Amino acid sequence: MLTKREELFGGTPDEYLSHKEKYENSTRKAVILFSLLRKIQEENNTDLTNYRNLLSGVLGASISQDGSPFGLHYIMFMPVFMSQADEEQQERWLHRALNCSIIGSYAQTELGHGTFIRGLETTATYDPSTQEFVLHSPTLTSYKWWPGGLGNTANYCIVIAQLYSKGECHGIHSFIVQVRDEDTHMPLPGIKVGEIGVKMGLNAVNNGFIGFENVRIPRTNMLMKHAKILEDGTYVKSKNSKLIYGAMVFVRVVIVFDSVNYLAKAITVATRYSAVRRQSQLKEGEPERQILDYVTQQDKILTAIAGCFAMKMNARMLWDTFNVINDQLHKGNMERLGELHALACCLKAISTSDSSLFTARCRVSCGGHGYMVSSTLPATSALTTASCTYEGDNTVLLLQTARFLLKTWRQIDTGPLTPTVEYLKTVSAPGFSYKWENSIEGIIRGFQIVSMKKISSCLNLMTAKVMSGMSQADAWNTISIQLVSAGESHCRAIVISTFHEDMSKAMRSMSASLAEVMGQLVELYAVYWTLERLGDLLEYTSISGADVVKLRSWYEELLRKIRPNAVGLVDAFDIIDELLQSTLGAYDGRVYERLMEEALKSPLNAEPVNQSFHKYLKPFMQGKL
Ligand SMILES: CCCCC/C=C\C/C=C\C/C=C\CC/C=C/C(=O)SCCNC(=O)CCNC(=O)[C@H](O)C(C)(C)COP(=O)(O)OP(=O)(O)OC[C@H]1O[C@@H](n2cnc3c(N)ncnc32)[C@H](O)[C@@H]1OP(=O)(O)O
Ligand SMILES: Cc1cc2nc3c(=O)[nH]c(=O)nc-3n(C[C@H](O)[C@H](O)[C@H](O)COP(=O)(O)OP(=O)(O)OC[C@H]3O[C@@H](n4cnc5c(N)ncnc54)[C@H](O)[C@@H]3O)c2cc1C
Repeated sequence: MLTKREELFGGTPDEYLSHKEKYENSTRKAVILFSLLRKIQEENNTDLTNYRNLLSGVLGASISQDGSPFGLHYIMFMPVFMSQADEEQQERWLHRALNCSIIGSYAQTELGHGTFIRGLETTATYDPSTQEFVLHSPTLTSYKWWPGGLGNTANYCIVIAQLYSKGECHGIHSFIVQVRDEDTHMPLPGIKVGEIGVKMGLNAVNNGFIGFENVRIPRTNMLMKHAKILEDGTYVKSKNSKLIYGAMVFVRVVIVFDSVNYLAKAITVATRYSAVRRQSQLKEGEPERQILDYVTQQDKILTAIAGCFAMKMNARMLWDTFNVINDQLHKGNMERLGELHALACCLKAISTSDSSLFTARCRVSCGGHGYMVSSTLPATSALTTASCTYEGDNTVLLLQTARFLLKTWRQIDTGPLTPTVEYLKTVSAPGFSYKWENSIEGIIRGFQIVSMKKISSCLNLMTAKVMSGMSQADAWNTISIQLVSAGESHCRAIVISTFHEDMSKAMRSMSASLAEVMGQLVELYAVYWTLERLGDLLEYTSISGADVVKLRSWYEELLRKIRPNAVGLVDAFDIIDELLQSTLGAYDGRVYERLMEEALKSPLNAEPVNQSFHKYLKPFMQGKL
């Protein structure tokens, strides 16, 4: 009798399973895992705070690097329900979703549209004679494409469609739609549903497509917490049309936490391997050195560790900010919705792009063995690059942040600013003077000035172009590279200052030795990004060549200081081997034995001579083909 652990982590490695077997195996594992999680869920209420903890358990424990077919049920189907269904609808559906007696997905993206959601083509036309909506996919490009779990797993999904009533289009709204029979799992009439095929990664998420041929759903299947359709077809507007986007904000907040989890796995593997791997001699006749002793290796890995700690603290700040503003939204105060959206956009973009960048660095820092699937680094790299796209393409999200920043800058003199942008007032105040200094505070100030000056410059450029006769839209597009850069600079200023402030608070309750190491990580992160963004700092601050020379020495000194604690820092993530799933990163450091153990699991090693020798090779080598 297999133990739960053996059931979850034993068997043929996923990499040797077919696409279909991989899905079936991940569904088998998901059922075991989510039965356990369901017990946790039954003990907790379903408010967002508990829910996020449950969700991070789901994500953290999504035992396959390829994700899980239940992921979207937790990541979007339920959060959207909690934020957009009215009380009657929550009463009717939410407990069934929470105990997984129904499995849902979230169908927004279509073959033809992912970013521009106002351009979605799926229609939901209200028929007052039957008090139903008619869901329809008018074109191939209107087919929903990507929804996780929709291929073969989900029997319900939330569909985002253009709402028509009394001949008028009211824009996109959310609808809950049953897609498969709850007993037979057969697709319901008028529904064409399937799986989209093999992807770069996340191949257990079971992303699917769905098309509707005049499918009728009751009026009460429109999620009506915000906007409504009355029985006679009268449309009742939402207090704020952007509240329908609320779930995307929540998921972007979750993704920031998630990007930290993925990066933590990658740097745990790369750091431990770099301590085990010995290669080359520093001095003739000496034993080969641990590759972690090479400063170039420290440059790749220690900065990633610092980045992981930095983003973890920023994820917490974002979550706290989300909760504060979400409470205000529930009370009808929309004042900070735009700020929350802008903050979630830039932090999701920067956390995922940093995670993708540093994970790719971890992969190459492990040489050939880092290219083995059994190292888990290729799959983690595929995961992090996906996160730069899902829940909003990073470029598009940084443009959203830039849009908010320009709007803020236009109003800079009309009153107080909201917390995440009040630095703009400080560094632009008359009489404010600043001389670059090589200190954390000096670096933070420098990034804030860069951000402010980029935003100001973008607005001046836009104004000049419009004054010269260019349309607002063309002017926006023409300078969009600079707008993205302004969004990134704003975010980097927030990340460094949050890391410094929150870590400084945390250090007060640490031992002196631990506080010293944490302080070194904050400095490493700040100095690293200063050196990475020298161009901006040279353009907008008084940093000098002499300052840069000292910064480089400071950086190298920090790498030297942090090196002895590198393994201890990643051990602190405490990722068990079963979740790490890495021949290079296992806690016992038996890298070579594990690489060989995994290799021998290859089906190609089951017999000494593969059948292709007799069928193809031998006749070929004998000139018979
Ligand atoms: C268990 C194992 C799990 C396995 C998986 C493993 C790990 C996964 C972990 C997490 C995964 C998470 C998700 C995976 C699944 C993925 C799901 C999806 O991808 S769902 C689809 C997501 N799609 C998007 O994000 C689309 C992006 N596009 C948009 O958001 C909008 O179209 C865009 C770009 C904002 C433009 O919209 P538009 O209406 O044209 O906006 P404007 O630019 O015109 O601005 C209008 C005003 O609206 C405000 N706005 C826009 N968006 C929002 C928002 N979200 N919230 C609040 N306000 C918003 C904007 O600020 C403008 O306001 P002003 O006019 O400036 O005041
Ligand atoms: C692994 C994965 C899981 C997913 N799961 C789901 C899911 O469960 N449900 C769901 O609904 N969707 C899901 N998606 C879809 C995802 O939300 C979209 O892929 C994403 O929103 C980007 O849209 P797109 O793919 O159409 O890219 P596009 O928007 O076509 O972007 C392509 C390029 O065009 C650029 N671009 C687009 N618009 C602009 C603009 N206005 N200004 C400047 N540049 C622009 C982008 O920057 C990008 O470089 C998933 C995607 C992935 C990869």
